[in-house]
Amino acid sequence: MENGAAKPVIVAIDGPSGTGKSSTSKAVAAQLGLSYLDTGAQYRAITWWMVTSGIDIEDPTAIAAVAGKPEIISGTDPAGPTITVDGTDVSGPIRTQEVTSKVSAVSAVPEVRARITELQRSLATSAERGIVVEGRDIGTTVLPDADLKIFLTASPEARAARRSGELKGADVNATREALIKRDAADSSRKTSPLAKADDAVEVDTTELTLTQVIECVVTLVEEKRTAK
Ligand SMILES: Nc1ncnc2c1ncn2[C@@H]1O[C@H](COP(=O)(O)OP(=O)(O)O)[C@@H](O)[C@H]1O
Ligand SMILES: Nc1ccn([C@H]2C[C@H](O)[C@@H](COP(=O)(O)OP(=O)(O)O)O2)c(=O)n1
Repeated sequence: MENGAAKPVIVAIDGPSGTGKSSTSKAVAAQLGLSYLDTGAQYRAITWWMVTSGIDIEDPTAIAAVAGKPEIISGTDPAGPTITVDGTDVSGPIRTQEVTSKVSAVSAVPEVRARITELQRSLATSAERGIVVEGRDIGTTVLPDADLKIFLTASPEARAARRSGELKGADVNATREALIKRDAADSSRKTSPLAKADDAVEVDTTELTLTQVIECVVTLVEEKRTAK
């Protein structure tokens, strides 16, 4: 950059589950000195709160009525992202099967999305050097003016193999079916569904290593920064 500090750069990374959004976003943010936000963790956190508060997940009106109650705070350091609900560290509990199976229903409720979207925009605006934000609707809805939008894809087989590797030997077929079901729910909801923005760069990661995906995204960010 010619004149002093670089302008903040906003990067949106969207895509279905298991395409590499979290791993890629964290690494790109760390390499480029940017903040990092996992918006899926925020939807998981509000889902965890609904479950532990005894809210009926099948009842969107009940969910909407309390969507403003929990205080959700995300720490955006890519070297150690954090998430708390009313002061409790929920980084472990938000990854349980129970939360995973209920998060699509909770995140489809418009009042939940409005609440979480506001938090996301506020974090993006306050990131001094810029931020990598990953999710499902970042390029289309949350940050439509992002400097760079990436849409990651991969075959259901590759995504299931990656996820069952993480879940230590979980059945690949069952994992694949669960992923497909969640993607279908996330893509078909009325309010800001999982979708590729028209101006997003699509990267199919099926045959790429994580290192290759990271290099590809870092190069695209650097090109945008130079052009700014
Ligand atoms: N290109 C890749 N090749 C192989 N494994 C990958 C690749 N990208 C990510 N992974 C692995 O797949 C799993 C899911 O990745 P993650 O970044 O959590 O995906 P997402 O955030 O899209 O759900 C992780 O264990 C990660 O290390
Ligand atoms: N921007 C976002 C991010 C996630 N969600 C919802 C839909 C997803 O199924 C869940 C969980 O997202 P998360 O990124 O943690 O899921 P995976 O790690 O890919 O399994 O949250 C959303 O509706 N909008």
